[in-house]
Amino acid sequence: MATSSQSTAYTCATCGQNFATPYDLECHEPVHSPSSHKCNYPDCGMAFTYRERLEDHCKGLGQAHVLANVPSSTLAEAAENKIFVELANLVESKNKRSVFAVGGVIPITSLDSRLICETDEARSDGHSSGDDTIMAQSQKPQTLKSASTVDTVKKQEVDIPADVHIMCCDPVTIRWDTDDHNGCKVTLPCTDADRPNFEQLLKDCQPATFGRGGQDVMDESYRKAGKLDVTAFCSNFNPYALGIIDTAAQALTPNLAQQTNQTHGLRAELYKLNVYSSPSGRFKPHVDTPRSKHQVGSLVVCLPSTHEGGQLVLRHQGREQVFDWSGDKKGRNAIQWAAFYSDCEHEVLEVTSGHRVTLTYNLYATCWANSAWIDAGSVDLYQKLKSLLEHPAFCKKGLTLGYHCAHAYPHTEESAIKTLPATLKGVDKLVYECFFASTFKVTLGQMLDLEYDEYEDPVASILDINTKHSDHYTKENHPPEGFEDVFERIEHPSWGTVWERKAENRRQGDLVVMADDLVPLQFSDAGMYDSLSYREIAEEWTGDFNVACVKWLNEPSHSQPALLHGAVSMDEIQLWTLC
Ligand SMILES: O=C(O)CCC(=O)C(=O)O
Ligand SMILES: [Fe+2]
Repeated sequence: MATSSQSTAYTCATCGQNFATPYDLECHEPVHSPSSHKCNYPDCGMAFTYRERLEDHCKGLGQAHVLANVPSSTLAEAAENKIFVELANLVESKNKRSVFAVGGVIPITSLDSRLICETDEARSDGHSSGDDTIMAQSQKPQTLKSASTVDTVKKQEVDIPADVHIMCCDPVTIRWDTDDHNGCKVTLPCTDADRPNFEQLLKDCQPATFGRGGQDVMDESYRKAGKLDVTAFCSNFNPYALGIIDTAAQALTPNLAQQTNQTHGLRAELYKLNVYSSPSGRFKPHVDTPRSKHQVGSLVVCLPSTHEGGQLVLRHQGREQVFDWSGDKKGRNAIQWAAFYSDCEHEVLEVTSGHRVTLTYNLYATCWANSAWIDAGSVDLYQKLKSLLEHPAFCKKGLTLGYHCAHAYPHTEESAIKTLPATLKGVDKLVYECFFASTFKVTLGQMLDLEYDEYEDPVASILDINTKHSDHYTKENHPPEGFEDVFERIEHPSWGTVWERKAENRRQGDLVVMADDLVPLQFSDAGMYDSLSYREIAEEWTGDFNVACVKWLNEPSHSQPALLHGAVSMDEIQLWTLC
């Protein structure tokens, strides 16, 4: 081990031995303590021999862990950082519990008492269990229970008190025409007498297509199903009358911020009738192609028809929710439905017997919905934000707090930009509205993620502040005169001389290029003939950008091309945006 007499010596806290570089000290420390880098995240305390391992550990566990280990040079900084950790934890826990799908079961009225909607008759059939509190009429919707679990939503037998109003549905009649014959009709659940009509419906369905690369394609290895287009059939089924759209709206478009003076709701538009039949009826994992810029979700209504298999599996950020509508008991006498955000991956597992008949609807965000605001004060994220804002240690120097949206949006498409924030989904809407209701100035913006060399900081170079903002410099990339005091010279065992920014001068947060607003996809040939300039590129992308130091509360999960750079040169660069 090299010892050093330099003034910038690194001293071992245990034995007092000095080292020329922090790297030498790090190699020496395990002699005394095999695990010298402890994670500061509350109740974690895991120890690592090397700092890099600690960093890997934090990255694996999320932003709150990363923030908990940001070096703080003063007590005030440490107190403030503790608040960031709390906030990041809260956002993460909201995200883990956020609803991305909701569903329910509605019993069918008996064939001889065809009443639409409500009946005073108490029933013990056709009711499902769910963990959430959202209720509409007598439907109890099914929402997600916990993170990282496969939550198969199974109907449970529940004793309904005799005086409860039960939402029931009339048997569902489908009428359709074909080129060969007009006026076909079948009613589900299907009686023996109606069976031939049901068989006719199966025959009259066309093979279902799906969207791939902007085109409608037919590929039975990916999707094997029959369909009737909305123009080819009609039905007495009305999801509004049964409260399904109300329930879906409560779960998927909650309204919180009175300050925006706008409530948002959902509108459903019938799209297709589909039949997935055994053997091998299925739809492999996909996300739905949005049918309009306002589309936020899809609704699938499973009509009473007995089948096995065909579970609808939904996935969002590592969580999975399964809607299982199979089985004779459930399938024969009930309407079963699921509404979900259409950016969530989903699939229909193979149908192993019978026919799974569904009506699918597109769900669109509406403005000025006839629904009430939730009082911001009753939402724990808002309460926490408020108390953090009032905390004396918080935000002394001013800051930009960043939140990466958990759902995907077509946010670089000109017409879709106008639909935000109305089309924000789930936890994104909650976070937006809580910040809006607090004293933060909230903007929806994009960030350009610039690919760059390890020792070059393109973001900083946009502002010509290279020397102030890079954390590391190589020997060749010596900080220019006047900025040496911000850095310290380090002899790295393998890299040689490097300059590292002193802890107290390290920037807090990520320095990023941000648009002041949402920006449509741009094409640029900036720097095509000259040497590439990041500033030129960012200016082509959006005239109004700023370079901000952002303290992120979570990690990004989506990216979308925001700028296509046409310069063909050695310096060609790909730019992506993260929302
Ligand atoms: O039938 C289902 O459960 C889902 C169908 C679906 O994913 C679609 O039509 O895009
Ligand atoms: Fe789909």
